[in-house]
Amino acid sequence: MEERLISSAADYDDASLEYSLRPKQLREYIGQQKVKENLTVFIEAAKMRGETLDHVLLYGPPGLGKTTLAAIIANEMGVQLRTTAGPAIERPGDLAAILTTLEPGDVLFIDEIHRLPRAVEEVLYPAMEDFCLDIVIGKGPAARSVRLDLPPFTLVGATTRSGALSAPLRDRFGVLSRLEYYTPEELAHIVKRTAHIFAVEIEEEAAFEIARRSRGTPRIANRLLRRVRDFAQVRGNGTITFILANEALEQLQVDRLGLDHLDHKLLKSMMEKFRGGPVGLETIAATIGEEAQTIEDVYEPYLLQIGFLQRTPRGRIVTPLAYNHFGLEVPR
Ligand SMILES: Nc1ncnc2c1ncn2[C@@H]1O[C@H](COP(=O)(O)OP(=O)(O)OP(=O)(O)O)[C@@H](O)[C@H]1O
Repeated sequence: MEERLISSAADYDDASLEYSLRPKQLREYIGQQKVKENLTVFIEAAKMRGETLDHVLLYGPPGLGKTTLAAIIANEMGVQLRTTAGPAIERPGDLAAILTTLEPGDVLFIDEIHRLPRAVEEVLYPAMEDFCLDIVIGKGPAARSVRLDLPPFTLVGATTRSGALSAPLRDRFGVLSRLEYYTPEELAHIVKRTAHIFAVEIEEEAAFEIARRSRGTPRIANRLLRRVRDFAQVRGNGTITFILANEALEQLQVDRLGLDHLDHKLLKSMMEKFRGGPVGLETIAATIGEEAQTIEDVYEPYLLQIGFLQRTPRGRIVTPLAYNHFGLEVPR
């Protein structure tokens, strides 16, 4: 059975486990140094003034810890976290229902905020700016607008595509933080921390091997660690050794750069069927039977980052680096 190593949404089966793995404080949060330094100052300043923190927009590829960071912000501010997602809020009334139940200072986390319907966004503007809601009651000539005061709150929005956010919404965030892919050293740190929580022994080199194959993403590092731990339990004596980690990762079809089955399928079909491109996103999606948006949000960012793909106005191109990785000759 082919296992998906990355997904655009969190693994809900593992929700409680994920929760226990999540760092609760900024100083426990590994990497993202700039983001952390800035947030530390903004949180400290807001607390000194006795104010709520300004609205924060977190953007970057999936699995880099945006949800974790939102929970840390609430925790550091000493307030409650309320969580929802763009696609879950269909009508202005849905958002009003959430906003009117907030306690003063609460953090409202909206994941995939770029997917909020426009009508909902418009309700959000005055809520973010003046902590109030303009609600229209009644219909036709009898309709009137009522203004409702809200408690001050902090909106933390997360998105994989900041470009898809409307300018008026983006402008209403006081703090914009871009999360970057993690270095292998940082990921090895995360792997060792998670192994410690699982109470499983792991060799330093094994942690690095998992880190190197996690495409810069903590969510993948933790998932690979869980699978490798299974191999260590069944085929070894429980300790995750370098040799065992390597064998398990081969078995899981994660190559030495962390590319999985779908990355291979994507790159190979571009090389074999389209001589490396340029190919349009929709064509690639149709060829490999995957949604264009998943390719764009989940797979492509890492392939662009490691220089295997390039975006051009005429479509995507596979680079010579990718040909080398597969031991193939670059077509003339
Ligand atoms: N900087 C970090 N330090 C330690 N662990 C981390 C860090 N970032 C993420 N993790 C861990 O990685 C896992 C995935 O993170 P998380 O689920 O928060 O990603 P996410 O926020 O859902 O991703 P997204 O960015 O798509 O919202 C969690 O178990 C979390 O504990």
